[in-house]
Amino acid sequence: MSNKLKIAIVGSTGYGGVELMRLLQSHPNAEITSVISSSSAGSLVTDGYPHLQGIREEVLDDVDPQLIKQKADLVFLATPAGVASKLAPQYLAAGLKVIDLSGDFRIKDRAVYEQWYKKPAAEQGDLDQAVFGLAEVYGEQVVDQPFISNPGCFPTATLLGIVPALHGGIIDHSTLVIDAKTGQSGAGRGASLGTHYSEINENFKAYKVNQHQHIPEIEMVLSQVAAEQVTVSFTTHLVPMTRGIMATIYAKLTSDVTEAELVRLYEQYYEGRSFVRIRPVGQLPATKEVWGSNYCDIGFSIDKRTNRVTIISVIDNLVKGAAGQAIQNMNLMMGWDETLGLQFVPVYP
Ligand SMILES: NC(=O)C1=CN([C@@H]2O[C@H](COP(=O)(O)OP(=O)(O)OC[C@H]3O[C@@H](n4cnc5c(N)ncnc54)[C@H](OP(=O)(O)O)[C@@H]3O)[C@@H](O)[C@H]2O)C=CC1
Ligand SMILES: CC(=O)N[C@@H](CCC(=O)OP(=O)(O)O)C(=O)O
Repeated sequence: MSNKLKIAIVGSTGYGGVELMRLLQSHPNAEITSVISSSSAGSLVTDGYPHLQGIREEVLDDVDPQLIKQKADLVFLATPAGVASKLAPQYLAAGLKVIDLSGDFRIKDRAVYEQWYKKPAAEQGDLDQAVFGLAEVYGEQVVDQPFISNPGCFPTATLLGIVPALHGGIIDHSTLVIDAKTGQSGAGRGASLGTHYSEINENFKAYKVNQHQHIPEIEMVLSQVAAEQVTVSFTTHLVPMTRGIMATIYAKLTSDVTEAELVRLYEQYYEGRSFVRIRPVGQLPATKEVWGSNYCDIGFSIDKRTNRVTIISVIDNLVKGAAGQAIQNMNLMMGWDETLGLQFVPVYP
């Protein structure tokens, strides 16, 4: 019998779930033992994803915690907001480790969650147990924990782009403006009026302006780093591409730094962290340069005329923004090297 960590995936018929299946296929210490669907239990994984023929031939299981506990040690929840708040406590009570990819356990203040997500929040006791898994910022806090709340895709790109500058005291946080762009897979597999082909193709649009549910998550972390309340302007745009997020971040500088000094500051902050790559002076990252990988690439330009810095941060929303970061958190939970099973070269071109 294999002594690999046994993994169950709830929401396996969605994009986050199928990306977990792709990435975990080559993990040296973990194996998928249960793929779960609330609506299609009993049917084949390949009914929904024929590209997995010969790779994942199993039948989809039901969400039942006792059934999952018989088959697995750790469960990934890749379900829409409002589902994990109910399922995660049941899985934890059954003795499973849990990593939730949704927003249900990120915001610790129940009233704030309900204001932005327009859904009932998880119980406070469960929220208090869940560790926010942005490993590059919260480091050791993530290690050995049984319950991780995986950061959102936009917050991952945005926070990794801002935190070192804020921590280093070189930007005025009251001037922060974040202009974010995402590919369409961020909306999940279910088609909707706003995301189907003829609405998106040859189009570029802003959405959820000043109302995006990731605003409180970004402000929560930035306020912790700054040790005072931080508020940001944050606008999301839908781009006609499948994967990728670019966060373009603007802020006033508070000191006379050069781009070379910024590069050094960020390299020092992320020292020992494999998945954040700081671009050399004069080079800015593009989404294709991280496509299919767990990297977050960051570059800078300083405008001496306005005394503003422009920071560009890119990720693949389904990898570093979801499944890849979740596996990184699993590695840390288990005391393994965070890069295990995640050393993919980006797909290019
Ligand atoms: N797509 C992305 O880039 C990112 C997504 N996320 C978050 O990850 C989560 C999953 O996203 P994504 O995979 O894109 O979404 P999808 O809509 O593609 O998939 C979600 C899956 O959840 C399952 N589901 C729905 N309702 C329930 C329920 N009541 N109980 C159990 N399972 C349910 C569905 O499968 P079934 O009906 O078979 O059970 C569905 O396939 C979301 O919370 C999302 O916000 C986070 C970062 C990035
Ligand atoms: C294109 C698109 O619609 N993207 C989604 C991504 C958010 C997401 O994945 O949700 P959580 O991280 O909150 O779970 C959005 O902007 O709402």
